[in-house]
Amino acid sequence: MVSRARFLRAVRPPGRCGHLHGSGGILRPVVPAAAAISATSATSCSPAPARCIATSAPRMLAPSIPQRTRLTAETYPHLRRDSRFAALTPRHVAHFKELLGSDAAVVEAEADIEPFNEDWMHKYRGQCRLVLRPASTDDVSGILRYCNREMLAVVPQGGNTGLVGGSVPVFDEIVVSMARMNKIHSFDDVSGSLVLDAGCILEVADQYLAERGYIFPLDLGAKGSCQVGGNVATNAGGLRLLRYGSLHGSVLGIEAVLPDGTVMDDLCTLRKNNTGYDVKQLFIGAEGTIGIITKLSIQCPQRSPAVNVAFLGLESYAKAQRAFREAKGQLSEILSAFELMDGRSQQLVRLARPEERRPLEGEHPFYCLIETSGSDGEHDYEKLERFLEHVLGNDVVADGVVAQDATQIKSLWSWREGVPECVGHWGGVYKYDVSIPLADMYSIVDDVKARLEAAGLVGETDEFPVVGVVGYGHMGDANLHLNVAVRRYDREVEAMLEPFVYEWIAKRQGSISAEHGLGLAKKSYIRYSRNETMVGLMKQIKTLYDPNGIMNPYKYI
Ligand SMILES: O=C(O)CC[C@@H](O)C(=O)O
Ligand SMILES: [Zn+2]
Repeated sequence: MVSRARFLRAVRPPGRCGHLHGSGGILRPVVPAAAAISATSATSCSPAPARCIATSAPRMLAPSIPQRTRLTAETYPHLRRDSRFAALTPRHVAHFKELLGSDAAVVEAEADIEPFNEDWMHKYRGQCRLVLRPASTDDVSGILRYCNREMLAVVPQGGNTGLVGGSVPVFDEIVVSMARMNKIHSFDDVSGSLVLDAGCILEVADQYLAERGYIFPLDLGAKGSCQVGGNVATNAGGLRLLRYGSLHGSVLGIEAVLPDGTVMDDLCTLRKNNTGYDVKQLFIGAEGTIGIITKLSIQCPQRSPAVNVAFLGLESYAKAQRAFREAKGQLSEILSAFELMDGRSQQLVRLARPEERRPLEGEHPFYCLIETSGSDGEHDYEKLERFLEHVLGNDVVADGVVAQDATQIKSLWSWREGVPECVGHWGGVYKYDVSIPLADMYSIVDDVKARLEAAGLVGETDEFPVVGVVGYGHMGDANLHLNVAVRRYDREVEAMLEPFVYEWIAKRQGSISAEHGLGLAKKSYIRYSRNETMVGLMKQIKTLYDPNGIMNPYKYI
């Protein structure tokens, strides 16, 4: 896996010792000069060996033995297969083989299909019996035209890294995997517009851009396996939305295949195009319900040559808000990420990755990761230094470190990016992707924790389903990830969480999905964030594009 920071130059102006002395504290280098941190990538957490448990503070956290994921249809028996859809027959399979003309394109063997049927959190498992792997837009068009005619339901799938069960089948839908459509078609190094296939891996695209001095305007922990088409289909937000904005702004054009096989060519590379409805916007965040994105063009910014990362410990959420306010004020145009992690989330990462050295020695209730990126290392560093001295000196921040080189930048980021995976090490996670006005944002974690504890569901041993409740996320975007780590998925726990969490959010005019989409997980809850008129309009759009309803059925619309 390519390092997040491989192309970044850590900024430490010559002559600086690496220690920052503020009146209220001291910022140390991440490690003493000679002792390099082992840089473990975000996607390579290994399960915690049992021996580390006894020595770690929360004794409760022995990892569970993984169990076979239950079929979604069994977990949610109220879901019924839509009888309008045809069941797959040998005639259909023969047709696809002829259409796609290659063995690699038609996957029938049960063992090979398994990974396409299940999500990475082991929460959802479908019963698909055929995976199609098109190599071109024409292939996709042929597949959908036929499926529409034959009433075969379809689930488009990218890297299958989603968090809401949107990219896996529920029953026997055919999976259309975009993995073979992975070419980069063109890049304009004057304008920064990139045209590429939907199946390109995000990190590969970013590496291609890095070699040309540019950056993909989206970054997330799953970058090594997620695909750009899936990112756009789910309107992924990620770690640098604060700097580069949402995909609704940076995607310039889309080529998509509609359910009847029509190719919608809107692969514009212009920044400005005010000619009628901006139809491509409907595909951004549609989660594969109105067509399959096959190509996209995207506006890529210049890569900043100077990047700094600081990791800070704070005593309260109120102080994290103050730090954010100060960061915006003092770092302004060079601030590229402001991430929040609670103490509990960091404990879980530590337990899952006991071999790694932690950034700060002491325990803090909250941590923030701040990244700056700009074009002038000296100037950026001075700004960051002034900011850090200010927040340390004014009792906003209790302790902190600044990365000294690219390896340390990567390592500090891994304490944030590694949370989603590490939290799942005990069996499963209930995930809520919440957007709430900042003042109230973290209280949802306290309220949910209190509720589960009062119900006697949280405990140290196997008889308790819940391991812990954690909160972390993109403070810069008022987007919190509430994660409830469990030893097993459990209806009682789920009933305590839902609709409680959604009601809590609706009361505060928040959004029940800030950046992960709705998929299957939030299918029944869309009305907590959208009124009847909006849901009605969405249904009309769905019917207009997909009158037979073959595209990603049983999901949110
Ligand atoms: O797993 C989650 O809840 C969040 C995943 C991702 O959006 C992140 O910000 O790390
Ligand atoms: Zn996120």
